[in-house]
Parts: sequence; C-alpha cells; structure tokens
Amino acid sequence: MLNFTKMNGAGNDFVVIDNRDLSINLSKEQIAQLCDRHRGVGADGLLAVEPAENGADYKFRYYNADGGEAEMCGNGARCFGAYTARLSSPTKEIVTFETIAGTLSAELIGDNVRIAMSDPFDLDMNLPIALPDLGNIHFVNTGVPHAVAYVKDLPALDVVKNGAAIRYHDHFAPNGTNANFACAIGPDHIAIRTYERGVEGETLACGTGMCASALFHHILTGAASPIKVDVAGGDTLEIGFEPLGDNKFSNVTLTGPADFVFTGSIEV
Ligand SMILES: N[C@H](CCC[C@H](N)C(=O)O)C(=O)O
Repeated sequence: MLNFTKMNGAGNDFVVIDNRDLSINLSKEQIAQLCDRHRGVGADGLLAVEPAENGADYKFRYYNADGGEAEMCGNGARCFGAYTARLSSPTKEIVTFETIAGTLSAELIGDNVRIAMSDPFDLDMNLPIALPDLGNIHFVNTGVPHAVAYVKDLPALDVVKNGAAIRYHDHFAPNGTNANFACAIGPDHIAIRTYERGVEGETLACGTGMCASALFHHILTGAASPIKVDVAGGDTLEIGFEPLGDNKFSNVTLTGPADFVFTGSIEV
C-alpha cells in the first residue's frame, strides 16, 4: 500500500509522497496511474520528498501526470513547502529544497506560501513562430520551459488546440514547452490560462507559467513588481521580481495558497 497526501496549489493538484527513506520506487507507468483521474487518485502531478544531497532541508522531485520527471513545479513547490514544514515540530516557517532547477525556499506566510524561484533564463521574445489566432510568442525558462502569447479574448480561446500547437512546435523540440495565454486586466494585473506539458491539457493554475507571463507583462508594459495573476481556477496569485536590465531578472517570487485536501492509501 502507498500512503499519500492530496494537495493543490490554486487548483493545480498533486499526489504527495514522503520518500525520505527512499523505500518507494514508482515506475513512470505507476505514477501515471496514480495521477489518472478515473483509475487512480487523480492529479496534475506527483511530488516526492527525498533526502537532500547538497545541504538543503529536502530534495523535491516533480513528476507530471504522464509519469515523466520535470525540473520543478511552482504550485507544487508551495505544496511541497507546506507539506515539509509540517514534518518538523514545531512547524518550520521556512524550508529549503533541492530541485533539478536549483535550490528553492518556501516561506509560510499566513494562509499562503512564498517561493523564492530560481533565476529565469533563455528569455527570447517574438519567436519565429506563426500560428493562426495568436500574435507574438515569447519564451523563458522559469525553472521549466514556458511560451507566452498575449490574446484579446482569453475566455473564448481554445487553450487545448492552441496550447498543443505551441507545446509540440518544432521550435521547442525535443523537450517541448508549456504554453501560456495572457491578457492584461490592469497595469499590474494579468489573467492567464495554461496548457501544461506532461499533463497535455489545461490546468487550473501553473506557477512557473504565472512567473513567465508576469515577466513579459513587465517587459511589454513596464508594470512594476509585484504583478497579480488571475488563473483559470479562480485564484489570484502574486509574482514579485527584480529587473536587472537587458530582460534579466532575479529575486522572482511566487506567492499563493497551498491546500491540504485529504490523506489516503492506495494499492500500487
Ligand atoms: N504546474 C507547474 C508547472 C509544471 C511544469 C510541467 N508541466 C513541465 O514543465 O513539464 C507549476 O505550477 O509551475
């Protein structure tokens, strides 16, 4: 039997397992089964707590719903932070964890968790990609790869069709990318919808996608930090950043909810 905790960060949901003793060894197929919304627990991804190797409090491994490992996950990082903070007694206010994208920290702030993200890189604007219905497409890696396109009518957009067209476009081969669609709500406020690589569909929120979209909103409009981001699941989260000039940024932060839903055990 596998014991797990079900959590979500603004509707982006996860199966969380404590594998600090490294006794759990799930195959790609088993992770996909756990994330299956009809035959398993159902989730956008799986978060595994493992022992740190380089001095942080923990190691955070992230797996998409298709069972493939990804570099990290922003909403997942908030849930990971809230989950691991409870492993200490008394509950820690700040935890650090190693990911493929670098060592991150999570700070518990009331009902929210703030993630200090790794520095974005490979930022590239106005890509040589022309897709019907979409204007300019931009790219940045905010821990995982993200394409961002601004659209006029976000609610009416076919996110799956347009998202898959970007996610599988040759320009992003061989690893592909996540695809975000954004529109401005106000000077420091945007709304986004996200098609996620490895989920192969729209998720209710995507933390690293929010970071990517907020950075381009700053570049395109001069909006100051922090930028509010409305996501498909109905939450509004906050992205902080420090512009360094030349489209480079540091001190990117992602602040939002991390909710415990239930614990359970399942045959694997
Ligand atoms: N939902 C995540 C992103 C997961 C990224 C994953 N879909 C990939 O890059 O393969 C977030 O909140 O940042």
